[in-house]
Amino acid sequence: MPSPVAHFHAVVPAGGAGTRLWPLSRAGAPKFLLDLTGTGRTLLQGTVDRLLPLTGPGGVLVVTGERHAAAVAAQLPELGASDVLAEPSPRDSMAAIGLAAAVLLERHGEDVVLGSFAADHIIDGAEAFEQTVREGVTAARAGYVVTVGIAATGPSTAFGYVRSGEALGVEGAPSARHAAGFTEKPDAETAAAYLATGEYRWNAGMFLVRARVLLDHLAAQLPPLHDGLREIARAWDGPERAEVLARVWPGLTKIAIDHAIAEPVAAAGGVAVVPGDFTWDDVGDFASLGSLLAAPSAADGSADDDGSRTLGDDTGVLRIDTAGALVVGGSARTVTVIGVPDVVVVDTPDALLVTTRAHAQTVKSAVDGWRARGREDLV
Ligand SMILES: Nc1nc2c(ncn2[C@@H]2O[C@H](COP(=O)(O)OP(=O)(O)O[C@H]3O[C@H](CO)[C@@H](O)[C@H](O)[C@@H]3O)[C@@H](O)[C@H]2O)c(=O)[nH]1
Repeated sequence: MPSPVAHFHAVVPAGGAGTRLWPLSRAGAPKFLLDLTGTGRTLLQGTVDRLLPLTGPGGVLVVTGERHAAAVAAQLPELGASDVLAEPSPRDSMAAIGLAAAVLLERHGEDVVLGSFAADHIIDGAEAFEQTVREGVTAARAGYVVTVGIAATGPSTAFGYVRSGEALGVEGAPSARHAAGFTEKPDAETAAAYLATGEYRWNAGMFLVRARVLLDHLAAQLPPLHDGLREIARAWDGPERAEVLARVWPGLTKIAIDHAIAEPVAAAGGVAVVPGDFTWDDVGDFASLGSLLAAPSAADGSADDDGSRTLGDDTGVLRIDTAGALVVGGSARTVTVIGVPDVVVVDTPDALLVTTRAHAQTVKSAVDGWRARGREDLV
């Protein structure tokens, strides 16, 4: 068991809907509340399991929508009531993480270093993760906004790209480098050009920074958002929280932390990057989910792995000659797939999805399509 990192608090913004995983993921049951690995732990639980040993008890703060706060608390009985911050409405990741930073500053003072970690990622390699966090916190103490860089395996347009520059030279953080640039979700051509240089890594969506430093950057970049969050944080643990939230929250600027802080601060030389040499996946769609699921064991008689997978209880799923297929059973009926390679079949009690791995990114348009037909009950 690793020893906790002094003054380190983890923040878990849990707000994304995960529309590319519809109909598994719904507005009422977003991706982070689901067990997508078949391990019996949801993505949110896995995230907190990974962080608590590094922060120690009471060191993890989850920021989520009011609608999901009760489910989050129920999944995480190890957290205290004040460790779940409920937002009245989604205002994007800067408001969520900024609120946590401001509340941590009020509660614990100037020494707090926060690490923000998405609620819906899969990470394998606890030791490498711990090493990255320790180095990241050390670099953050020196005043940097620290990102974690993942070795890019393709020109994805779903991620931010961070360019590694000179070594940072901070004692205790030997692998930290200056970020010579940060670009949030470049277009395909730019992403390919970045990849070709060999100097860029994907931004893992993790930020380590002193709470005070983050808020000072926010004050410089977006003063109204900073002031609103500070006002809310001052009232958070007192009797005026509801009144201040109702008055201030709806007017907060809706912006991602990547645009609000990472891009401008990197341009000014204030961002560092530590490599994340652990297995990382943001489980963005069914293609990546299919690739993540473990091969069936030889004991199942499936030693010849054809890349096809079943998620969850496979007693009701029969796959025959379906190389590369992903089948998710979940309703009372059985599912049989024969002779359709690379197909994705997701069966739930009220919605059935049939698509292909190649169309995995397009699944989010199903949510738009059903919504346009007035079927809010399905999304
Ligand atoms: N509480 C709360 N959380 C939110 C909100 N909006 C987003 N989040 C949370 O903030 C994190 C990142 O937000 P996303 O909107 O999912 O970001 P992304 O498109 O995946 O991009 C980010 O992550 C990539 C890695 O997965 C990065 O590569 C990219 O640069 C960026 O940081 C996730 O944990 C998400 O749940 C919100 O309104 N409220």
